[in-house]
Amino acid sequence: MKLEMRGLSIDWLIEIIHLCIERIVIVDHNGIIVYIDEAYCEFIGTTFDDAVGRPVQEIIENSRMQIVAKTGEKEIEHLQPINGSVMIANRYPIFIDGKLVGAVGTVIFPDPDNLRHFKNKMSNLLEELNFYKNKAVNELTSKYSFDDLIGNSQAFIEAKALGEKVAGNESSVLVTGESGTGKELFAHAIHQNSMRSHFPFIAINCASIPEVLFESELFGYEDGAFTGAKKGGKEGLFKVANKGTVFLDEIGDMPLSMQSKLLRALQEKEIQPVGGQKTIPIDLRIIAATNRDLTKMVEDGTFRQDLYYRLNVINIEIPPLRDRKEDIAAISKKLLQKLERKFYRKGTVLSPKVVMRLEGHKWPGNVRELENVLERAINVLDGTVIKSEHLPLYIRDQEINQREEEFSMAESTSTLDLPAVKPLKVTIARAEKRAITHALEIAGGDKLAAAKLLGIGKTSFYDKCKIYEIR
Ligand SMILES: Nc1ncnc2c1ncn2[C@@H]1O[C@H](COP(=O)(O)OP(=O)(O)OP(=O)(O)O)[C@@H](O)[C@H]1O
Repeated sequence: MKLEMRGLSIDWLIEIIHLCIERIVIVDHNGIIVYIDEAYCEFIGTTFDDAVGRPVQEIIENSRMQIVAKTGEKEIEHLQPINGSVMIANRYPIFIDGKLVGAVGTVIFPDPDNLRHFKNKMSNLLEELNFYKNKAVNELTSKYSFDDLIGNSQAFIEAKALGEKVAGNESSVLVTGESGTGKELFAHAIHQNSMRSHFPFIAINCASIPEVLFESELFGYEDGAFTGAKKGGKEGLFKVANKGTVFLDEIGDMPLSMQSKLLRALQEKEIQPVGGQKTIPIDLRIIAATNRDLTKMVEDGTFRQDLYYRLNVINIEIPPLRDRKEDIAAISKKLLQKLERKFYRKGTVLSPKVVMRLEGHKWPGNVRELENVLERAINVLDGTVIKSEHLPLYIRDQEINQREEEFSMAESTSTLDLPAVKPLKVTIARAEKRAITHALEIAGGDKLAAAKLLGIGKTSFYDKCKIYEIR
């Protein structure tokens, strides 16, 4: 027996529809509107009389009611943008006596204040979600491949070929070279060319983690491991990187106490979070990098020999930029492309004289220094051609500096030709500038190490670099 709503007038049905929070539209088998409630009409800026009898897609933005009325397939919780708001739509086919006769659709249509509030909340959450999504992707994946490593000099080609050759195996790699030569770039490319490329790549700068935090950062900690520890504990970076690659940058700065713990973790292939009893198995490939002389550190007893051997299975030595001047033009071109994207420019080129000057510089800070020089140039540039005047003084003045160096060499070897007396301030400033440049060269561009060599503090060192335009 068919169920009927005996005695229920159409007014009752319409009132019931009005009481529902959802707004309703009904179409026939051809997608022609046969009913739409008043609040829905108000929201889309139409009237009942205008809407009824017309194809639904002409009246309601992004409607799919005409499709459901034809396919008989229901669509649940679809997001439907209407009037700049995203509505949640449900669409059901209507079957009478087994025959598809049309469809009924509902959209959730809270009052405008609620809607606005809901929309703001959603967009804030979406923004936050995207931010963390991007951050996680950026932090956990390698960003560069071997194609991003520019250089045609023989020494660079050899380093790159070795990197490509060993990328596919599981051995540890030690990348050595002065600061700014591209060690991290190599580590990214090796990971990207390896079987582990679908797993995380985690870069850890050993120089920037305070000694007391090393173990908890790398291995994690259990709930209540120490005062101030996060409730519920924290996963260490080694666990996060599981099955992937860990890049230990500035490994020469890892404290001795931590070196033993690292060695144990690598040998046993497991870690023990701080304050925990159980061990966690880990499967990692280690790529380490340093600008320090690890063999000397081993001799001095500041770096563990056994750890050195474990890390230095394959050594890739990246030559300093001054030893591969033929790479400067090509690297500059690549860096300019990167900078053009950052500064919304196009077609920037170097004048031939600038190329000559860049090739004549010693680059104590290597490619990073070159990048800074080009960024400065692009910032002060009006047209598209980078000329000498766009270079920092210390590069422009290299000929003067060279002459000065020759002069002071002559000064120290000849006692006969006495140099002209200059104001003491000028002489002291020149000597200071020369001492800083020299220290930077000795320290391979590492400013902290250079400051240490000179016996001055970091801040004072940076101040002086600014004064003398040393990058
Ligand atoms: N061969 C290259 N081609 C293109 N860009 C390069 C090249 N080498 C280095 N760079 C760029 O120079 C900058 C410094 O590189 P990177 O950080 O890899 O050097 P690093 O040797 O790891 O430095 P540090 O020892 O100070 O950590 C980066 O912006 C990198 O993209």
